[in-house]
Amino acid sequence: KSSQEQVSQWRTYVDYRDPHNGVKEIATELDQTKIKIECVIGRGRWCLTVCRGKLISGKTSIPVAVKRLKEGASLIDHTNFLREACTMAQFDHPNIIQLKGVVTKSIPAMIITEFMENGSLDKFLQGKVNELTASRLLEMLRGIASGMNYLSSIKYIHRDLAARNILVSSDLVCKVSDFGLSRTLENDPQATYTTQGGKIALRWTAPECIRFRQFTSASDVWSYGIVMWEVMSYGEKPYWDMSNEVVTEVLEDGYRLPAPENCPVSIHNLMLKCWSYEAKRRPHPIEIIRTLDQFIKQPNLLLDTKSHDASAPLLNPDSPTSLNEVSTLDEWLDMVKLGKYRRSFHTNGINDLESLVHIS
Ligand SMILES: CCOCCCNC(=O)c1c(N)n(-c2ccccc2Cl)c2nc3ccccc3nc12
Repeated sequence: KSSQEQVSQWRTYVDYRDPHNGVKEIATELDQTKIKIECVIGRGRWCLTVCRGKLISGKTSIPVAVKRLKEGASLIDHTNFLREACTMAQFDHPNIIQLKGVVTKSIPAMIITEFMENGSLDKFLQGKVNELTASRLLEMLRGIASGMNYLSSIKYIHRDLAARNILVSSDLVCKVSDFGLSRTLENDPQATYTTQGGKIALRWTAPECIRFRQFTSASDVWSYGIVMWEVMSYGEKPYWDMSNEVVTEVLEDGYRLPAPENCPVSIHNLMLKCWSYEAKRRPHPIEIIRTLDQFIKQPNLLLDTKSHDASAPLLNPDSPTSLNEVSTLDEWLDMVKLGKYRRSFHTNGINDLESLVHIS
């Protein structure tokens, strides 16, 4: 189909929402002459560009971000574009990126949102290592938790909560972004294909989603725990350079990310709760908000910061933490993450802690 035919087909799809048909308009149709594009700030797929611009309303203008779908985009691209706009138009929360309106009656089609001066959270933090106070980091986490709680309250499952999908405003308010499921799963550079053919960002995804594609608000809470770790480690990559296969394996063995440097134990404990293997044992977003509010109001609760032990790559909260708490060789092997060498210890006659002590 020519792009003209595609657009007319697509606009048929759009016009059903025309206010003259008596149907409530989902998103505000903006006059494209009121949108001044200033510069390109990002690119999606070949037909998608994101620009910084100004939305003129009367004598004033506000800075906006404009996602543009160029001529020649496929019907699928148009549909996904419209789906993202329709999804965002239904949200109204200070920690969810705000849609200002859409342009659908002229080409290029546009999604216009508020402009988030400090960009994506992961990159923002990477540029501020050790420059933000603990209470500032907690305020940011509290905002994200509030946004997540709002999405959970309207039964919206995000499926790709990650610091790269959080945007930061000029006054450091964090807003959940990147709606439009297929855009999230298709174009997220961190997303890879699972063995069943699905596409997910494995390091941020709960085990039940990887195994059974069971996405719920509780699996969003798992991802939120990873976002907590990203924030407290100033944008470090979760599980560093471990391969996806090893990440899956160690998670199944009960291992979890350790506390980032200078991260209070109580904050790391909250992360560990979000990473409960069983979805029903993870905290509800409202509990996360309450816990963070306590730490923000009473910073003395956070004084239990432990020194960061860089040598312990991952920890297993359910396993013993020191030699005097292990009674068998197998427990010791699990504690020091050498479980996979169990066989070679046995073939070399090391079958118990006694024989282990003699070689150390
Ligand atoms: C370092 C300063 O950076 C400021 C960047 C401000 N960006 C925004 O406000 C954006 C913003 N509001 N969006 C956005 C989010 C959801 C829906 C539509 C849009 Cl345009 C963006 N989508 C993007 C997609 C790819 C690359 C960059 C992008 N930047 C923004």
